[in-house]
Amino acid sequence: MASRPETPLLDRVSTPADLKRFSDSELARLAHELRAETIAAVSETGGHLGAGLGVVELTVALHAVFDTPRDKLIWDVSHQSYPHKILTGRRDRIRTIRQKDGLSGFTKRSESPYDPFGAAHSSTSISAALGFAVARDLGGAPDTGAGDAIAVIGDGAMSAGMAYEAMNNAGHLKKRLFVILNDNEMSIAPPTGAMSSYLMRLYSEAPFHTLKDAAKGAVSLLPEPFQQGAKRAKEMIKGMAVGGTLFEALGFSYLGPIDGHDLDQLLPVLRTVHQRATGPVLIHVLTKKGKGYAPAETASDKGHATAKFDVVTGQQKKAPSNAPSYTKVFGETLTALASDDPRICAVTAAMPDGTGLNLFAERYPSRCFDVGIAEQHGVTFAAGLAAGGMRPFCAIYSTFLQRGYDQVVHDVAIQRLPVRFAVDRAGLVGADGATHAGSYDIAYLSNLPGFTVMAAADEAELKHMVATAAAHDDGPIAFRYPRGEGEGVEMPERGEVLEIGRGRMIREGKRVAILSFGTRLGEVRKACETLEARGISPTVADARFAKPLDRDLILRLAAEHEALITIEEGAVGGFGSHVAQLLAEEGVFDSGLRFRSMVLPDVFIDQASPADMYAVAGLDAEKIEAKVLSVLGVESIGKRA
Ligand SMILES: Cc1ncc(C[n+]2csc(CCOP(=O)(O)OP(=O)(O)O)c2C)c(N)n1
Ligand SMILES: CC(=O)[C@@H](O)[C@H](O)COP(=O)(O)O
Ligand SMILES: [Mg+2]
Repeated sequence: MASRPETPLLDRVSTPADLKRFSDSELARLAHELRAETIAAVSETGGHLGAGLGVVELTVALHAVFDTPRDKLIWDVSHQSYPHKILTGRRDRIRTIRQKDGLSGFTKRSESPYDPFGAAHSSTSISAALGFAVARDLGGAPDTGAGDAIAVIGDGAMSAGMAYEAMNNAGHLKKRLFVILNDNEMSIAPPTGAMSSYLMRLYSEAPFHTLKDAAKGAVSLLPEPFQQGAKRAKEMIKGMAVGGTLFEALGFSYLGPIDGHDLDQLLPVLRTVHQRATGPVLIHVLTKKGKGYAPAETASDKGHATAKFDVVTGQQKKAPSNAPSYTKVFGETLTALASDDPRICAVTAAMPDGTGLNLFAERYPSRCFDVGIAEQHGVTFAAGLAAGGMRPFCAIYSTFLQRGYDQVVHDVAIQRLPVRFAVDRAGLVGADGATHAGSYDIAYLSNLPGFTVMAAADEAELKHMVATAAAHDDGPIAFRYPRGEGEGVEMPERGEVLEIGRGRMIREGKRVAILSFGTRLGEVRKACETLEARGISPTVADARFAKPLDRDLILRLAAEHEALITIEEGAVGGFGSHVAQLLAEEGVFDSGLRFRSMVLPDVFIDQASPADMYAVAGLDAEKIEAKVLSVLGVESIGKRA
């Protein structure tokens, strides 16, 4: 008689408390099922795969040992949190991840009590965990009592200054706090930098401390083990590197390295430190990004992010496109320009492929610098390069440049240094949602004296703007462009150097002028087609520059039309605000011009397709048409007889 198939353990987990009832061998089986479920779910949705697969055992062990949500488990970046979401009551919605109205691809406080701190930008976890630890000790959560704070941070995220600022503070405060360093020797691309080499030395030489050393440092916080598996822990800890590490110098007890895929190592170590730690402890865990799924393990990015895929073959299902991506146009144009100009160099903060600088690095490795996840340093390093006579292009996503803003102001703008900022992922980016939206750069760059700020309306324009930036030695200059494919326009052989502060006319019309800054121009064109059918023919211009503004163009549009509408893929305070300021200063409003500025609304827009997000934002063709009709006092389509 055939034996009855066992009920999957995962089906018996509705909250992490259920893990407490499992034996260690059942936890190992659960990890196996959790990995399979993660792969199956991401194959249907796409998303971040490799990082989550690398922490499956760690996720199980942490939830088995600690008492979430009372204990605060904080995932750095949190792109690895899919297995955590599955175990914390969100399995039934995991196939909605990164979609409209679905689960976020990152941890999010409003989504679950098991997500005590939201993330998506890296290297914030230790600071946040320390905040929780201090709040606990100050009695900040009297109803839930004194929970632990645990930060799980990757080796890539550990390259950022913020992580060290936090450890410096934690070592000083000496609060009980756990940092799990999840070291998989990968960032999005292979990690760079001396810190990465240091971590590698810690385990390539392990065990480099003798039993005598083990009597000191971290092991001193461990008692004679008396619980399940602790004998093994003691044996293991004898072989670990303790004392003498950088982390110890910062005031942490250091334990490691341990195999992060072996629950027989993870569970006893976590149980022991959970039992006995009194101050900050760093546990160095070695894992493999993409673990347990061959197509991810063997991919160059270790399955960091993927489209939907076939589980059996690993083949990704991507929609074909003829238009080159903006990122590629940037990378190729810069690489071509660099062949004539040995002063052109490039800086990326751990995103060589995402920014297209991988193309540049292949051709000019000595002029391309991956500084790690270190946007602040990257900006000031570029400022130094510029001051030293080079022509640096600092290629950073709009959302990540936020982290280097003081450096943009203090090191670049005030000194009028000609750093060229390639601001990729401008505007709404889609599945990564609000944390990754490039909503603010127009505002935060255009308000800086002496800055030149451009936005490309299409990929040919981007090519011109890269050339313009290369030729621009008179102070800092930025050009922004969105994620994804271009408009499919014909590409010029070479980028042409644009006149600074000059826009271009797209079409001459009557009564209303639309002045577009960036890639909303495509939607403006669509709106015009529908408006033409109603007998309304707007004038359309592409501003190209938010700073300096094309005063002549703007004042002419204002003088020759009843109404002027600006549109941009950015928050209030950007292009439209600068145009309004100019019009006000020139007294144009006094003569009755009707002015409207279409910007992102004052809310954080959740993930969806970029088109859906722009619809929510009210910046699509339909809303442009409605805006034109309303400013002209014409009834909108919905009200047509
Ligand atoms: C401030 C910031 N810069 C860049 C990124 C883009 N980014 C997301 S994950 C990642 C790599 C993280 O590597 P690691 O911490 O080692 O985690 P792993 O993916 O290897 O698990 C990068 C560069 C980011 N999220 N935040
Ligand atoms: C987690 C993270 O910050 C990155 O992986 C990000 O999702 C990359 O975005 P792109 O896909 O736009 O490069
Ligand atoms: Mg890593």
